[in-house]
Amino acid sequence: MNLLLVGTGRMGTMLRTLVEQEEDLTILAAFHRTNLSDLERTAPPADVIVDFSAPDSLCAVAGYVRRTGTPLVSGTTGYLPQQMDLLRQLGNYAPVLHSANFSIGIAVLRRLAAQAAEVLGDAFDIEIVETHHNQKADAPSGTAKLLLEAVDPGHTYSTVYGREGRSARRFPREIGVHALRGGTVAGAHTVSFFGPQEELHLSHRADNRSIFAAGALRAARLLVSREPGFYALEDLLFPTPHQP
Ligand SMILES: NC(=O)C1=CN([C@@H]2O[C@H](COP(=O)(O)OP(=O)(O)OC[C@H]3O[C@@H](n4cnc5c(N)ncnc54)[C@H](OP(=O)(O)O)[C@@H]3O)[C@@H](O)[C@H]2O)C=CC1
Ligand SMILES: O=C(O)C1=N[C@H](C(=O)O)C[C@H](O)C1
Repeated sequence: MNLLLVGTGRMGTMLRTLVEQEEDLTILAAFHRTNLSDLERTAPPADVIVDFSAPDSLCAVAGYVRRTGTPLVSGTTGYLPQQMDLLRQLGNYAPVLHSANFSIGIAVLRRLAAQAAEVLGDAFDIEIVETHHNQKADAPSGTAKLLLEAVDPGHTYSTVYGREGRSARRFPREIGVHALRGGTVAGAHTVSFFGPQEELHLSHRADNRSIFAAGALRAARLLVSREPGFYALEDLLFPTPHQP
């Protein structure tokens, strides 16, 4: 499989390391801030384009996908809602997968958190805490937003980002989302349910960002044979059985 990479930072470097260990994978070209316009204008079609960069590169990536129909695996986080809409629309041109987290553990955590919220949501207070390395650009993490969506799919709670001040008491039907930054943490997420005299904490911790890169390459292999459309990681990892 021939790949294009967008982003040559921590994740781009990790992807390159893993690709070099796979005989059937080749990186045709890699793009970052200074050569991004080449992607939009002249880069040839590839089997898949894998984007771990920054929201500002989306225009060039979208231009490339529209021009060539190349499948897109996107792991970039921090998109605005209108940028997420643009990504979804790209599904009209090619198979497009966006996930804020490519680890299998987080895919399972999302399901567990959703189940717990269904049972406990009315009686327990829900809080989400995420921890990342001190160079991370966006907060809260894309994964924290995925977990928020999992516990509140109907958007019936209000979200509180951090707490500060003299009138910061918790109200019912709030979900607190809190971001910690420090050191080299690859990514840690906890969804907590605080009830009367009991607590439930569902946690995931990534030891190394190689799990995200490996997950993205696994997803790329699954995506390339799909029809154009916008896919979630779960669509590829846990496809629903065909109904006769
Ligand atoms: N979905 C997942 O599982 C994961 C997602 N991520 C996400 O991936 C993204 C990248 O993370 P990481 O590698 O740690 O970040 P880095 O800061 O290490 O690298 C970012 C890369 O994006 C490039 N870039 C930044 N701004 C632009 C721009 N305006 N146009 C084009 N390229 C740009 C940088 O280029 P230059 O070098 O020229 O500055 C750099 O190559 C983040 O959004 C992060 O949240 C991270 C881990 C896992
Ligand atoms: O920037 C990172 O490092 C990570 N970003 C993703 C996110 O925002 O959720 C995924 C992972 O936790 C690492």
